[in-house]
Amino acid sequence: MATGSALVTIVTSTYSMIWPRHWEKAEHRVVQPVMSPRDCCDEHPSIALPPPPYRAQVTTFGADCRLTFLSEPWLVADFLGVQIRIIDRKQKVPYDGAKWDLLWSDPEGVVDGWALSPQYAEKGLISSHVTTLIKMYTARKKIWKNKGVKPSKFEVSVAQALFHVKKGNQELRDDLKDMYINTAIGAGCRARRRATPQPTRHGEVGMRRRDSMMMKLLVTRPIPVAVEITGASTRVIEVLNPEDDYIWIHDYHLLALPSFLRRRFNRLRIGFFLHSPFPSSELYRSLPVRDEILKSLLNCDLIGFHTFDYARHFLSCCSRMLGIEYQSKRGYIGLDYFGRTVGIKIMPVGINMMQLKSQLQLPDLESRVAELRKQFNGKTVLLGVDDLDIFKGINLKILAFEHMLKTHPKWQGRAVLVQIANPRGGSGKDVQGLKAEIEESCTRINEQFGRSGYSPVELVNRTLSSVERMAYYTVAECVVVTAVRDGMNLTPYEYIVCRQGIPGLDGGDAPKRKSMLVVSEFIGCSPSLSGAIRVNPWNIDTTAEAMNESIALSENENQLRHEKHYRYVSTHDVAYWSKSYIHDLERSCRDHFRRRCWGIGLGFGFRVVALDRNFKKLTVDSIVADYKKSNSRVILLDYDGTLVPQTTINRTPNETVVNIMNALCADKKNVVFIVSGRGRSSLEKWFNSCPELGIAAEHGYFMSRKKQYMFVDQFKSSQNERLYPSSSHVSHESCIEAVTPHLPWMDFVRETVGEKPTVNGSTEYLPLHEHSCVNLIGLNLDRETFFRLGRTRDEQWQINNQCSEFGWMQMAEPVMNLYTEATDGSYIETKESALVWHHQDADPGFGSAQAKEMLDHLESVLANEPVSVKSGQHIVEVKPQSVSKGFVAEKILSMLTENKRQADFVLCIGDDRSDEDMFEGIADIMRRSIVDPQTSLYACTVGQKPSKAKYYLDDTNDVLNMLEALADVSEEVGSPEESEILSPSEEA
Ligand SMILES: O=P(O)(O)OC[C@H]1O[C@H](O[C@H]2O[C@H](CO)[C@@H](O)[C@H](O)[C@H]2O)[C@H](O)[C@@H](O)[C@@H]1O
Repeated sequence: MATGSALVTIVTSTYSMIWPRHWEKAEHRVVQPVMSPRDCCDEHPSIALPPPPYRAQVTTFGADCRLTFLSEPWLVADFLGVQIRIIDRKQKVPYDGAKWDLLWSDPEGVVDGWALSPQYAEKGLISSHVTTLIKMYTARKKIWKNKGVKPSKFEVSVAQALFHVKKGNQELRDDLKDMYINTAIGAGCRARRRATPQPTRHGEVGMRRRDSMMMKLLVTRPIPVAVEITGASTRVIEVLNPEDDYIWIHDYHLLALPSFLRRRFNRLRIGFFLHSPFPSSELYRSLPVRDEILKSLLNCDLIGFHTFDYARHFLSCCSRMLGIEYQSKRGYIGLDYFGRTVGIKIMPVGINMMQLKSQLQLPDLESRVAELRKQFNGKTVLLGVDDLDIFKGINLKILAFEHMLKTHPKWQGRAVLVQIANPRGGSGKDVQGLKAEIEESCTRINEQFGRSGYSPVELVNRTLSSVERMAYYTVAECVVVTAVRDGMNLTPYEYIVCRQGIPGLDGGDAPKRKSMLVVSEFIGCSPSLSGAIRVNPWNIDTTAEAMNESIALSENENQLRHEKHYRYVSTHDVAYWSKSYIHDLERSCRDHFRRRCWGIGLGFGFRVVALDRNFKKLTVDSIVADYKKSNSRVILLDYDGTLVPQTTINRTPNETVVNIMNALCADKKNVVFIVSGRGRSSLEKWFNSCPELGIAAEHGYFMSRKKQYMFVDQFKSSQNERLYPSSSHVSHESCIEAVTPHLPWMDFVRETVGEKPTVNGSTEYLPLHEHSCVNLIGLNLDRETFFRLGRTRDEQWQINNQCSEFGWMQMAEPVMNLYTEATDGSYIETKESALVWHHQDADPGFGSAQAKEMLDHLESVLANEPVSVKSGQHIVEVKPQSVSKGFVAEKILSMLTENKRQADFVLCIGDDRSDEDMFEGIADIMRRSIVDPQTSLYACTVGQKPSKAKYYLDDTNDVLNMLEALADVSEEVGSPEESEILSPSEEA
């Protein structure tokens, strides 16, 4: 393949695979436009297919494309004229009920046949699949007995996994009995009962029915994945060229395929398009395999949906169930998933214009149109074209039509509803019931409103050829779609194109074209048809009104709406759709080979962690070696998510953290700082027992080098006071060391307590060096005295004095108040230099949606203020522009350099976006040579995710282990020259 070529493998299990026709726009090769595969097979049964496998080499968009189809063999007919490689999905489960992954075959093909799924069998998760599979097998057995039909090889392998077949009986295997029999069959029956719409009286369309339909959608739709996928993945894997290929998977049957493929080929470029609706999180979350399906989809690079609603449901499921939030970057929505950005594409599929146009030229069409015109002469035809399926809302449409005839009697004798009910939807009990219901409605209406030569409802209960279908479209004044749920539904698009006809074929002046649509708001094409009358099909009255309005519309309005729709449908055809999708898929995968990928996790939990080539895990050995070699070290540590996990409620540092801090601070080669967004009071309180620790609070608005005791002042003011040790003695931790340059104070201590403090470990403390450390432990000072002797950190906070203007707070606070009132569980944290809106305790989806909205709102309100508005871990924060963790890093390192103590070892660790400023700041400092280029620089993020840091550690445990290793090799007390790096005077 040429460099830069696009290799597209398209995998589908059900669709009539019309997509490849978009290759007809190929630059160097034209794919013969042919009829739909179904029509091909129906109308040209003599087409002989060459034996598979077929190689595909189509040049399109200026690139070589290899198309790999996972589909039915008859689809090959569609691509005569192109060499394609086709993968036959052999093991199709021959029933249409619910299926879970009770049975599982090894996707890697190492183990033959089918087995019980260890994952769900072990967890004891059950559903109706056991019942259904048992029914399936027993039914087959009966047929076999009665008619001599043998079960297929697949059915036998199913049976082997479930029954003691080899022993010659149908008994369910013993190990399954206990696990499933009592629970599964009960649950299965309940699920099926719930799933079956209860018969309703005419016109009574209540929530019960709707709910049950929704349940059915959930119970039946995503389920076959597990069973069907196995054969599919094996075959796809066989033919893939993972380095070159793009793979585009279609629809819910193959929802699990991305995980299988990702596991096999970590770097494969995978796209997925869901042609069905994605349920709302409220419904979706009741699926036992909800996380697995989400994770499988997240193993793709681009996930496509027809409408924003479906995408929104998916995104909200990711947020609620996996805690993954999406971001919008320059109009593209993406989810960061372990270092990979999973793109979201929202675009409804289009129709195949070329194919439809060629069909409109078929000779039979004209005569069929003439026949229909004659049949419906003088009548206004409303048309419905649907599969006979409970989701298509056919009876709702008929009931609405009946209502229209009643409420607008002018249409009696004039309006006809032609309902084509294509029996493709299956032949189960549901469909039988539906058929009976529809027929009953039609008979009733025809009896009530019909007369000689006029049947108000024409029910066409058979599959039509494409010519017949187009003839009906041509004569219909209006198409009515009242599906209660449908992924896309291309009927309105086909209708519009048919009503437009073929220019030139009409002869003479082409008449002004007209078409009118009444469409359900629950179908995927609805948002794109702005000229249609949109209805809630459950509301019979409004649907009836919409039907009336559509056929009573003025000619001019009708024409204008048609033109608008035709413009859209003809430009947004399947070619446009697939081209746009592939373009986005290429863009989403741009960085694939620049990344190093690691696969982690089992089963559907498998995911790939994609990291920059230079991004590595920080190894303790290497950092310890560099640490030991160095003489001037800077250690900058974020707090939340770095030293304490984000998941804990009590964020106080534990003893380990405090000990590590003290051990690191004890080494006088070290300057150690906590660099946090938190306020100074909590940090000071938490690290009260770490007097040597530097603290940069509120992202560096406040900085304090360490808890110093300026004893001389205290001495002067308190030398005449007597100090009495009391029973409440200074705790060990609060009294570790005090640094003093002041000899008089030592005398004061000695006089006061009658004991000699140790200085630099020795009781021989005179003459005191100005950097001496005085050990107060054992001096029996009471708490009051101790604090009176020293000055607390409070008095030593340096303030970032570039920001003195806080008028913006008055502007930001009311905005935050609005959102707080409207978002239950949220609250505002008022810091000294910043305002933070927290939504961790709000509803996850609503909270993050409100946060995005607030971010925009604040950015516009504060556009001219010297502030930055940033989002973080469940927060939106407004803080002064000049304050950032990057600024803290720069300040500390520059100060060391100015003091001729240039750092030769820098470690900075952080987990969130504000820490990225620190990593960026450090990189900038290196570029500007503020630090020696030979400096050992360890910028480290917590968690494997895209970062400006070069290293990562997995979690806070890893961070503490590593810091502990550094603490272990630290020296307790350094030489006097090494001890003071940032002197108070320099700090001032
Ligand atoms: O810079 P960091 O040390 O990572 O601190 C950042 C923010 O920490 C605090 O918020 C975080 O903890 C809250 C619970 O205590 C939690 O609700 C929130 O979601 C976390 O982001 C702090 O309240 C913020 O002001 C800091 O900016």
